[in-house]
Amino acid sequence: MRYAHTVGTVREAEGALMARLPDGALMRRAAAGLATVCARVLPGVYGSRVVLLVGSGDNGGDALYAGAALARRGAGVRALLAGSRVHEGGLAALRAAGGRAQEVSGADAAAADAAGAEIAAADLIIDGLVGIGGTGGLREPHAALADRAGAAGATVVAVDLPSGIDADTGAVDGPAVRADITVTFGTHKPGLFAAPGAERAGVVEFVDIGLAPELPEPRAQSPQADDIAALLPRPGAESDKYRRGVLAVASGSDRYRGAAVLCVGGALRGGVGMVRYVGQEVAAAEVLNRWPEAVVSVLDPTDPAGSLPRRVAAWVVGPGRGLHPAAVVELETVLGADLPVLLDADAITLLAKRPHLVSERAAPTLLTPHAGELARLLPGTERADIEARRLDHAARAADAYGCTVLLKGSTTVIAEPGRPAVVNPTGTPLLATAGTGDVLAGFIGALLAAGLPPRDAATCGAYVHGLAARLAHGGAAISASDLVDAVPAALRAVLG
Ligand SMILES: NC(=O)C1=CN([C@@H]2O[C@H](COP(=O)(O)OP(=O)(O)OC[C@H]3O[C@@H](n4cnc5c(N)ncnc54)[C@H](OP(=O)(O)O)[C@@H]3O)[C@@H](O)[C@H]2O)[C@@H](O)CC1
Ligand SMILES: Nc1ncnc2c1ncn2[C@@H]1O[C@H](COP(=O)(O)OP(=O)(O)O)[C@@H](O)[C@H]1O
Ligand SMILES: [K+]
Repeated sequence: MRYAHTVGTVREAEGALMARLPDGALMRRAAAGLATVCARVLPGVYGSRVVLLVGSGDNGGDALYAGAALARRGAGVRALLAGSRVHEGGLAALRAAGGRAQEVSGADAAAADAAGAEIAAADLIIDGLVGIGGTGGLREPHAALADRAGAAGATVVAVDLPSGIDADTGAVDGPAVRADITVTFGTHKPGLFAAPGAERAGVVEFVDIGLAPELPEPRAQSPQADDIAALLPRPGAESDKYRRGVLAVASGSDRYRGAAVLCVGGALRGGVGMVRYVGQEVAAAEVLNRWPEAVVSVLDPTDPAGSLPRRVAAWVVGPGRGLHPAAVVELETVLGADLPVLLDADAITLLAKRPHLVSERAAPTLLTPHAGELARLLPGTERADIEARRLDHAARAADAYGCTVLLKGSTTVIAEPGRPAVVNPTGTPLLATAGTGDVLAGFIGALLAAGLPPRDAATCGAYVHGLAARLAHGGAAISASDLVDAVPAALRAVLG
C-alpha cells in the first residue's frame, strides 16, 4: 500500500522528527535519495549536463545538494536560481563541488534566454522550484521555466512533487512541470495520486527519510497488487453457489439492453455464486441469450416491487435502467431491504432528488457516480470543480450521504466517512468508452454479494477493472465487451 499525507501532517511529523536529529539531517537524506535516482536515470553521470531549477525554499535546497553530489561525480551542473532567495547551504555545497549558478529574473530577457539555452542543452533537469511550500499557480519566472523544461528533450526529475501541482488535491492551476520521475520524501502527497496532478508526476519514487513513526493516519492510500490479492475472496472446499453470494442485478431496459448484458457479465466474471437478473422482457431475453448461467426474471410493470428477486445477498441497481416511476418504486424497494446495495447511473440521478433514501439507510450503500452524476448529488457543485479536486468532492459526497462513494473518471477515488480515501492506480483512458461503467458495477456487485464491505469491494473492483483494460489488447483500444473477457487475465495477474 502507498500512503499519502497532507502538507499539514507532513509539517508536523517533520517538526517532531527534526527535533530529535542534527540540523540538516533530513535534507541530507532527501538529497542523497534524489541524487541516487538521478544518477540511475543518466546513461553516465560523468560528463552529463544537469540543470537545476531552484526556487526559494527547501525544495530548491534538495535540488542543490543533489546537484552537488552529481557534480562531485563529474557532471556539469548549472543551477538556475528563480526565487527571491536561495538555500545558502545548498548553494555553497554546489559551488564547492564545482557546480555553477546563475540568477533568472522574470523581467530580464537576457537572463531568461541564457536560462533557456541551458535548459535546451540539458541531459537531465531537476525541478526544485517549489515543493510542499507552494501556494497557488506558479509565478514568474517559475512558470516560464516549467514550460521550457517541458519543451526540452531532457529527462525531468521533480523534487518531492512537480512544481505547480497542489500537494493536497492534485489541482493544477496554470503551468506546471511535467516530470518523467518524481522523487517524493517521507510519504506520498495526495496530489501525486489524483488527476490532474498525478498525470504530471510520471513514475513516483519514494525515498524513506524516517518520517513514518511520526505520521498519523493518511489522507489517501493507493493499493498495490498484493493488497488486492489479500482482499479478493477465493472459493474454498466448503463453498457452494449460495455461500459465494447471490447478486441481484436491476440494470438495463428494453431500450438499453447492453447495460443489462455488460453488468451481468461483469458480475459473473467477479466470481459470484449466482446472478439473478430482473428486467424488461427484451433485455431479460438478451441477458439469457448471452449469459445462460444467469437466472432471469421479467419485471411486472404493474407490480415492480413484487417482481423483484428475493433471497439475495446484494443488489446492483441503475445502469441503463431509466428514470420512469417504476424505476423509483424499484429503487425505494431495494433500498428498503437490509442488504448491501450498489447504485449506479440512473439510480444515482433518481437518488439526487431523494437523498434520504440513502442518508437514512443503515445497511451498506455504495454509490458509483462519474463527475457529472456526482455534481447532481452535490447541488451547486460544477462538474469541472469535481474533476479538478476529486479527493475533496468524493469525500464530501460520502459525508453528505453517509455511505461509500466511488468517483469514476481519470482517477478513480473511493471515499468513506472517517476513512482515508482510496485512489486506484490502474486506471487508463482506454476505459473511456461506453459501457465500461456497467461492467464495473456488476463486478463490484459480485464482491459485495461475496461479503466484502463496500470500500474493499470498490477498491478491488476499480483495480481489476483498470488492469483488465490494460491487458485486454496490450494497450490497444478496447470495447466494454473486451473488458468483460479480459477480467480473468487481470485476476490471474493479481492472484499470481
Ligand atoms: N517535509 C519534510 O519532511 C522534508 C522536506 N524537504 C523539502 O522541503 C520542501 C519544502 O520546503 P519549503 O517549506 O521551504 O517550501 P518550498 O516548497 O521549497 O518553497 C516554498 C517557497 O516557494 C515560493 N513559492 C511558493 N509558491 C510559489 C508559487 N506559486 N510560485 C513561485 N514561487 C512560489 C515561496 O517563496 P518566495 O518566492 O515567496 O520567496 C515559498 O516560500 C519539500 O517539498 C521537500 O522538497 C526535505 O528537504 C526534507 C524533508
Ligand atoms: N480518462 C479516463 N481515464 C481513466 N478511466 C476513465 C477515464 N474516463 C472514464 N474512465 C473510466 O471508464 C468507466 C466509465 O464508466 P461510466 O462513466 O459509468 O460509463 P458508462 O455508463 O458508459 O459505462 C469508469 O470506470 C471510469 O472510471
Ligand atoms: K518540485
